[in-house]
Parts: sequence; structure tokens; C-alpha cells
Amino acid sequence: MRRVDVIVVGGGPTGENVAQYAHDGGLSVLLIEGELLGGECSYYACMPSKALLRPLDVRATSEHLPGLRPAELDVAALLARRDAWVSHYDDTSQLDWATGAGLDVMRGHARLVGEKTVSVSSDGGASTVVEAGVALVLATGSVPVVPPMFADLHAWGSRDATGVVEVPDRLVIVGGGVVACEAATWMSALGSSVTMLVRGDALLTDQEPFAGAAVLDALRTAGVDVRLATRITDASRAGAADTGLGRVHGGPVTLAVERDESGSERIVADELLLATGRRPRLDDVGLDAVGVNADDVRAGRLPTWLHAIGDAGGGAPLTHMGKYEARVLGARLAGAHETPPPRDVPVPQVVFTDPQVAAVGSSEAQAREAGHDVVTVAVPFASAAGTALLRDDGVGSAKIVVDRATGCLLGATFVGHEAAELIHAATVAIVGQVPIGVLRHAVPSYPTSSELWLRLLEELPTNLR
Ligand SMILES: Cc1cc2nc3c(=O)[nH]c(=O)nc-3n(C[C@H](O)[C@H](O)[C@H](O)COP(=O)(O)OP(=O)(O)OC[C@H]3O[C@@H](n4cnc5c(N)ncnc54)[C@H](O)[C@@H]3O)c2cc1C
Ligand SMILES: NC(=O)c1ccc[n+]([C@@H]2O[C@H](COP(=O)([O-])OP(=O)(O)OC[C@H]3O[C@@H](n4cnc5c(N)ncnc54)[C@H](O)[C@@H]3O)[C@@H](O)[C@H]2O)c1
Repeated sequence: MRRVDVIVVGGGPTGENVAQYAHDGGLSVLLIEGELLGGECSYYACMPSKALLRPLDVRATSEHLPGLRPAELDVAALLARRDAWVSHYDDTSQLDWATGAGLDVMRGHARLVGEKTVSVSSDGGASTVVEAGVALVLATGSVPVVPPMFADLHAWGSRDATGVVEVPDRLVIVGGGVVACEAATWMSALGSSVTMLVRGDALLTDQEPFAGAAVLDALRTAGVDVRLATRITDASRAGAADTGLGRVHGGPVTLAVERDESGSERIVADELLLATGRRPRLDDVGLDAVGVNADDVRAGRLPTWLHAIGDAGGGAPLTHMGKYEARVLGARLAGAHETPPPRDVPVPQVVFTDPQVAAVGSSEAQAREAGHDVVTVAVPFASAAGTALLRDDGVGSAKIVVDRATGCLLGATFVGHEAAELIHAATVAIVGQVPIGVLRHAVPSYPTSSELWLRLLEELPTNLR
């Protein structure tokens, strides 16, 4: 049997980071990956989606900046850019990085078979048993949730949308969350006639309501048919088949859809994209062999040698949060002395729609629900010269949520063009618990987007400033 200090199962961004931090702290580490080293993010999620979205953002900017001729979309070149960013689904460069960083990498599917022990089976059927001296980390990521009604349709998942090869003429997207909104943006730009079927009465419901409303307006303006408060009662498809990543998976899909105000109707589409959430990938890692289950993972009821982090751990399923958990755990396993983290680390997220939604910490509703007495202020996104100069269509708003008792920021949301880079200032202010009275001495350069901070702080009651 092979022995190492730390076994990491899953070589996505979370697994790679925990492995690197533990190794740099002096431990021997084995990183086990069953598919592509780099994980969902590098090949099927963050990288391809943002590679597709960025040129579209630049094109839209060119349409709103007098002095420029609007940029023209070159679909073949856009897809080629996506292919380059996913390294043509080849993980050689990631493997080079890992071995260069001193990590031992094993290919194959790992299952727990006993305390601190996994069995790794390779494609050829051979299996190797490995034991960890210190810890075993599950960084196995997540899988898409497929509602049972769609189980036999070979509907597209987010992998097909980011890996699009054949652009369906008519695409129905089920869901109103992040994947649905981002995918609707690039699929409609690529030429699909997109219908979004959303069961709730808003988009992006985890965010401040004005964020979902702005994205809804923008998608509709771009020609996406967004139908809220819908219920799909039946779904069928002739000739459903796995024709390959990003290709249309069979004949037309027929959906029976009910809406409160307009009764029921039939919708026919060439492809169906399910964007109905994700859940931790824990079904096939042998949890039962060590007497735990997925609920134990979610509740943190694990033996001290076993850890589940990143998407697998059930926290915010975001690359940067997985990497953060990985840095903290990797250093801790190696015995590094670290400043203890604040009790609640705020979660930042950017939705790369047009306009972008960038948020961190609590929304007003979440803060009130948590029992905070809050003061909130909002300003138009274009109310600073720096943001107004970005584009002449100036949509969006910015809002902050301040704790009246401490005078510190609890949350911030920026909705507008290139809003993404504004959010880290809010993250720093929340983690640093910087009182507003101090924050107002952080002077933003003129004319930059950061001047929105000034506009927001000026709106607060004088006793808080
Ligand atoms: C379309 C889309 C776009 C996204 N965009 C963003 C974004 O812009 N920003 C952002 O922060 N997040 C984004 N996310 C979320 C992000 O992709 C995930 O949060 C991130 O990939 C999680 O990293 P991870 O390492 O925990 O898991 P993963 O990246 O899923 O990696 C897990 C790895 O473990 C391997 N594995 C699983 N089980 C085993 C086993 N038993 N044995 C061996 N190997 C195993 C898998 O093959 C995989 O490579 C997006 C998600 C989607 C679906
Ligand atoms: N830019 C980013 O940071 C980014 C981009 C994409 C994905 N992600 C991550 O990936 C995760 C998954 O994204 P997602 O959009 O799939 O999930 P989500 O939880 O954001 O949205 C799921 C949507 O599907 C709907 N839904 C769920 N079950 C349904 C059903 N049976 N019928 C009809 N509608 C149903 C929900 O109401 C919701 O609108 C997100 O939590 C996010 O953290 C992040």
C-alpha cells in the first residue's frame, strides 16, 4: 500500500490549492483526478463562459460609445477563443504546473475504503490503495441538478452551453439563476432565439431585487423571451441522444408550460438547457465506508482526518470561495500559524451579464433577517463621472447596507457596466470592519468608477459619516 501525508481527491481549483498549500508547508501530497486536472472551472464553467462573454461585453460597449463603429461579432473566432481558453480540453499544462509545484498526481477515480484510505481505479480497471498519514480532503466539486421530468431528454447542461458547437435555432433555458442569465446572454448573441422559463417571479433571487430587475430588462431588450412564474408540466423529445458536447442532442423538445395569467401552452425548441442548480458530488466517493453521509458533510460532522471543501463541502459554489477554503485548510494541515479568519467571511460574486452584477456580504433582506438594524442607500450607477464615462447608456445602480449599531458595512451591490472590479473594495471594508466614518477618508481617484463610493457615503445620514 502506498502512503502519503495528505490525499486530495479532486483536482479542480479547490483540490489544486489545498494540495499546493499543504505541500508548501512541508507535507507529502497526492492529488487524485478522475477527469481533467483543473476541474469544472477551467474547462466547462468559469473559463469558457467568461471567454465567451468578454468579447460580447466589448461589442456592447462599442455600440454605446459615440466615436466608435459598433464592433462586429465573428462567431467562429469567438468559439475559437473559447477553445483556446479551455486548452482544447487538454490538461497537459495543468499537469506541468502541478508536477512543477512538487505535487504527486494520480489519474483515476478515488473512493474511500476505510479510515484515511482510498482505492483509486484507473480507466484500465487496475486499482491502487493509498493511505494518508495526516488527512484526506474531498474536493470533488458538484454536479448539476436534473429535475426528474427531464431525466431522459439528454437536455443540455452548462457543460454543453459553455462548450457550444452547434447553435440551436430555438433554445429554451429552464432556470433564472446565474447559469441561466449568463448562458442566455451568450447564446442569444450567438444567434439562438432564447426563451427562459423561470418558476419564480424574478431573476437572480439571491441578490438585491434591483439586480435581477436590471438583468431582466437587459435580457428582454436583447430579444430574450423571459417568462416568469412559469411551471413546466410535461416535457418530451423524439430521438434524444448523446451526440457530443455542445451539439444538439436529438429532435425538437416539446414542453407544456403553465403561467398564472395566461393558462397553459406548448413550446417547441431545438434544445433545452437545464440551469436548475448544482449539488455537491458525494454520491460516488464511498462516504458509507467510513460511516458518514452527505448530510454529515453539509453539517460538518466528519472525523477529524476527513475534510470536504469547495463545491463538495456545500458552501457557496464559487471558485474563489473553494480556493479560499483550500488555502486556509492547506496551511492548517501543514501547521502554519495563521491569523484566525473573521467569524463570517463575506462571499463576493460577480454575475457576468450585461449589466454585470457584483455583490458581497448581505443584501438588505438578508441583513434584516439576521437581526441587524440597517441603514441602506442607493445611487444610480452613472452618478459618478467615472462610471458615466464608461458607456453612454448608463444603466444600473449601486447600494450599500450599513449596520446602524457598528457603523460598518454589511453588504454592497453594484449593477452596471464593468461593475465587477468595484466589489473588492467592499469586501476589504467588510472583512476589515472599517467604520463608515473611517471609510470616507479613503479618497477615490477622479474620474474613476470608485467615485461611486463617494456618492454612496454622501447619501448616508450625517451621524454615520
Ligand atoms: C457555467 C458555470 C460558470 C461558472 N462561473 C463561475 C465564475 O465565473 N466564477 C466562479 O467563482 N465560479 C463559477 N462557477 C462555479 C465554479 O465552476 C465552481 O465553484 C468550481 O469549479 C468549484 O471548484 P472545485 O475544485 O470545488 O470543484 P470542481 O471544479 O468541480 O473540481 C472537482 C474535480 O474533482 C474531480 N473528481 C470528482 N470526484 C472524483 C473522484 N471520486 N476521484 C477523482 N476525481 C474526482 C472532478 O473530475 C473534478 O475535476 C461556475 C459554474 C458553472 C456551472
Ligand atoms: N459568475 C459566477 O460566479 C457563476 C456563474 C455560473 C454559475 N455559478 C455558480 O454555479 C451555481 C449553479 O448555478 P445555477 O444557475 O445552476 O443555480 P442557481 O441556484 O443560481 O439557480 C437555479 C435556478 O433554477 C431554478 N430551478 C431549480 N429547480 C427547478 C425546477 N425543478 N424547475 C424549474 N426551475 C428550477 C431556480 O428557481 C433558480 O432560478 C451557482 O450557485 C453559482 O454559484 C457562478
